[in-house]
Amino acid sequence: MLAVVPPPVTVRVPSKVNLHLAVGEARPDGYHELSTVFQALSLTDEVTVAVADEPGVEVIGEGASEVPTGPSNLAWQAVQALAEHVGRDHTEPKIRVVIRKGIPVAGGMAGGSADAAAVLVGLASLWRLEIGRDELAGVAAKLGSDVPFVLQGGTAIGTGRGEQLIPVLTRHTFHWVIAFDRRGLATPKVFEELDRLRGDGDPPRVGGVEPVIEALASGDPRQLALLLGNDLQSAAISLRPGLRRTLRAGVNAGALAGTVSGSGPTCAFLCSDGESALRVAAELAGAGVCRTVRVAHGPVPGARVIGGDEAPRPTPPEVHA
Ligand SMILES: C[C@](O)(CO)[C@H](O)COP(=O)(O)OP(=O)(O)OC[C@H]1O[C@@H](n2ccc(N)nc2=O)[C@H](O)[C@@H]1O
Ligand SMILES: Nc1ncnc2c1ncn2[C@@H]1O[C@H](COP(=O)(O)OP(=O)(O)OP(=O)(O)O)[C@@H](O)[C@H]1O
Repeated sequence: MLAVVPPPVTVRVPSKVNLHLAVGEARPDGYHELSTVFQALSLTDEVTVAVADEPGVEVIGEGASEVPTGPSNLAWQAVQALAEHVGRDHTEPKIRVVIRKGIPVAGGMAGGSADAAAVLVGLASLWRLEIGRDELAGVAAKLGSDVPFVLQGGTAIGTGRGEQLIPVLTRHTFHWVIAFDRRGLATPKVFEELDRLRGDGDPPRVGGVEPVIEALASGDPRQLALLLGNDLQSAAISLRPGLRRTLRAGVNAGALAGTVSGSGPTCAFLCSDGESALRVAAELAGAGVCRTVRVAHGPVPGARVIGGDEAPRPTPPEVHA
């Protein structure tokens, strides 16, 4: 009897920016207690999972040469984690994962996490699993602190190590300019640097999360701009002092405010509207402070299968510095 080979499944998955990121003390397990507000952005990766003769991971697009294709790829770890969770052998039939990267690698925008979340959604469809989003979120949390959020998308408050989510419903779209740095930063190094800075002194700490939620509800980007804050920013700047210049350049170019995204070094600039974002992007691209500039908007949905008529799309508008 001929086995029916299911068609490949492609998933689009967002990046994230932390509108607010309060970092608590280090826990005995090495993680830090967080209180954060995530927003999913339209800067996306697209991940295809397929049954294939040759198993493994292939990476193309933005920063592809810096991404491992072996067992350390978070997308491959997601294949193994889901197979184990549902008691299935992923080596028969074999699985191939193709990642088209649009999210900067090691940029603080949850790029690897996004690919892992996309694999969970893609394989659940390819394998026709009866598995709910909550169950997938449990598998996601084991893969990394940011994986549950990019699976869910939208806007959400994150607590614990970032994996416990409460959705925040917003009717408004916010417009962003994203500046990619020339090299990435390793997330654990940035948390270590914050611990070091806190041991030596008292780097600035963000306030409470409530005003941020109110600003989101108002839909006023000016109100939100005043409240963007990230405890990891001083650590990222300490490791990459040039980020100070990038943040200044974005505001000089007309952004309402800028923040280092998560552990950096990517900087995200909030703009008053889509047209302003295009103007800021063009000016920032000419300032010579970063590698690439893109525009994005949020919130957008989490990882989701894209249908045949919604074929993989070209990367979003880009302006090279
Ligand atoms: C900086 C953020 O992007 C903010 O959303 C996340 O906290 C990082 O999430 P992530 O990249 O998914 O991080 P994980 O893969 O879970 O952890 C990588 C490393 O970052 C550090 N880490 C991460 C999350 C957290 N709450 N505390 C930490 O100290 C730990 O050294 C950990 O070993
Ligand atoms: N699928 C993947 N895409 C990108 N990087 C990956 C992937 N799998 C493993 N990695 C490794 O993980 C490291 C961190 O990459 P990633 O793009 O996830 O960082 P990040 O966006 O800063 O993460 P976060 O914002 O969640 O802290 C990279 O240096 C790379 O070696």
